Amino acid sequence: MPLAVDIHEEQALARSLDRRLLARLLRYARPHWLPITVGIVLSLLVTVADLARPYLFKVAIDEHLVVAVRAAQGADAASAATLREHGAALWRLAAVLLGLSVASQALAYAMTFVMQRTGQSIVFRIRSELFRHVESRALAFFDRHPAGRLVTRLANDTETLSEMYTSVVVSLFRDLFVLVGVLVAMARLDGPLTLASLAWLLPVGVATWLFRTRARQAFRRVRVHLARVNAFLAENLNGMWLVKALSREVRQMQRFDEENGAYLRASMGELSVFATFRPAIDFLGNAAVAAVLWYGGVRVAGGQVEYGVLYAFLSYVRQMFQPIGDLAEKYNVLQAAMASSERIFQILDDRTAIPEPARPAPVPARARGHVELRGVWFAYHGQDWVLEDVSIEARPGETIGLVGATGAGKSSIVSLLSRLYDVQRGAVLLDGVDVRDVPTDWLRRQVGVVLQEPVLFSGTIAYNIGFGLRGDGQADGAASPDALDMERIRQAARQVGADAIIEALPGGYAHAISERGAGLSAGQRQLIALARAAALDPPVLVLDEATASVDSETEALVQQAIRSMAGQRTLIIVAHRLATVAHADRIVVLHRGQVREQGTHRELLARRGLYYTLWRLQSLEADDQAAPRYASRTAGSLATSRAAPASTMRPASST
Ligand SMILES: Nc1ncnc2c1ncn2[C@@H]1O[C@H](COP(=O)(O)OP(=O)(O)OP(=O)(O)O)[C@@H](O)[C@H]1O
Repeated sequence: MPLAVDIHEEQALARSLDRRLLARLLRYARPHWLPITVGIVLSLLVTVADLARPYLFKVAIDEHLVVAVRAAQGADAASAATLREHGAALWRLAAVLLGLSVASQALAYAMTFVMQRTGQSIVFRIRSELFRHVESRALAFFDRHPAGRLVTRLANDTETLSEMYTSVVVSLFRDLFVLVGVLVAMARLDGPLTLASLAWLLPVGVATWLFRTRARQAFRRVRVHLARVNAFLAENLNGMWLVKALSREVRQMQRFDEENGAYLRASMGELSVFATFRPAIDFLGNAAVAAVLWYGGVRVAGGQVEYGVLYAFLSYVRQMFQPIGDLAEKYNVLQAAMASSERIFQILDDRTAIPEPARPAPVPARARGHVELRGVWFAYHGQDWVLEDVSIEARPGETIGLVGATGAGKSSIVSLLSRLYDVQRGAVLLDGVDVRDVPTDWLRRQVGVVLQEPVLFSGTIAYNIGFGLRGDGQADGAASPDALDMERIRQAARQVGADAIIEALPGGYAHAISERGAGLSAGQRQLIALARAAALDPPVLVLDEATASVDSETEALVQQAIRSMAGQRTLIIVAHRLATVAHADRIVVLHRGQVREQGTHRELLARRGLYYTLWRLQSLEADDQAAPRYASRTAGSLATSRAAPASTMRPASST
């Protein structure tokens, strides 16, 4: 993961509350309008119950307690009757208060449940949409978004959103109702005391504004430094081999300490912003209570308001400051959610896809396997041509070898054959039909690909071999292909000579392999990948450096497996090592995105061109070393070949 890119991304994205984003997030809530309405009504009821309590206290004090106290001072029969009457009324009020409290708790539970459930459902939908979107993108999308970043989007960022929906949105309405309700209740009780209470909202506003500005900066700093730490970790863990090989452990440790220290300082900065806000608001809240107590006391003494009103005001001021004090935490969650949603939407807005044909050409169940690249020009970016006017043909049943130095464009051709990318000029044809005119899933079933680093999933060997077969779609994605598939799996393994090796593993075909096939040798992984291709039995099979990372003994097995598959299907073999493709019906020599030579092994040797030079170099290496590999010397050899006579440089179409 490139350090600079991630930090740049964080800097660009760690921005504050954005109305546009918020509106888009709320759009996801639209289908859930019913439970949300229920939640809002419940929160309104909870607020009414909460606001009723101080008012009931006011009634108890002013209409019963004060009168009862006065009655208690008298000694006549009327006083005793009044005392009894008010005593009974106080009992009733106490019962109502208790009932209200129970109702308020029950309603609050129902409200939290409904809103949390809705929040989780919304995030569930976003996560599903994200995965479906990612899965249906073209390969170019994955060039731009590395796997690690996508995992973070799917796991962490959606989790942050979930927190926003469940903790912020849930309490948002309640807080709003409380503030409005308190205001209305206070205004109805006493105007001057209401103004005395509201005056404190001015310093609260200033404190909140200051907090917002400082919190935004602190938040941005934390995100940037966290991104640096993450990027540093990812780079170093991926490149641990190099760190150790060059004994850079101490230096890297120091660099990590620097990054980690900067992150700690940024976090402490953020902490201090948050740690000062709550006490500041609490202080202002207490000051407001004190002011109301003093001013209310003056008004009570002057006979302008009753005791109960003052008591109710003290409660309302406390209730008013409660949501304001919680603001900091909510703001933090909201900030994180904005950053996360921006990144999620960035992924959702990247719509790079391989378009399906509007009117697909009719296709047979199985192609004949006639593959052709006709005048193909291809670039991953703009005009940086990776392939220039490349023409290659493979007739059904032929074996074609593709050779050339690193970066010559061999793997790019492999990607074009199964239409993982689209060409800019020219065409890739299967059985004479442009691959852009046939359904993509049909095309991909016709063209099997085995890569140098085979892709294996966690599961059993049988599951991995039968991955493309019917049975693999079983609900749990687990390793239990049905009997029919199992027979095909065994047959495929026998065909590529992997049967004995698989049976030797504990559990045989049921042997569980961990992620990416860790625990298996490179050769074993390669044989499983070959067996998977054999099980699917595609009319075109492409092997991209399938024997490059296996030992000589396994290579012999793999070569045998490849030979067993030749003839019955079109085989395209990409290889660095020329001996691997010497038996091919035709060998295509690529150089810098162009076809330089084409012909059989004998024809190409007789030409004394680029292929001949490479062959000689590899033969020399084979003589020199036990394990002949020419890759390390390829660049040099091709530099030499660039000075070769013009006759060897003719494009493919003319050979
Ligand atoms: N996903 C990609 N995005 C951008 N450029 C790419 C991408 N993949 C390959 N390239 C570039 O395209 C050129 C051809 O690469 P390609 O992988 O096709 O060569 P190759 O002959 O298969 O090399 P190797 O033998 O090393 O696998 C190279 O210059 C490479 O940097």
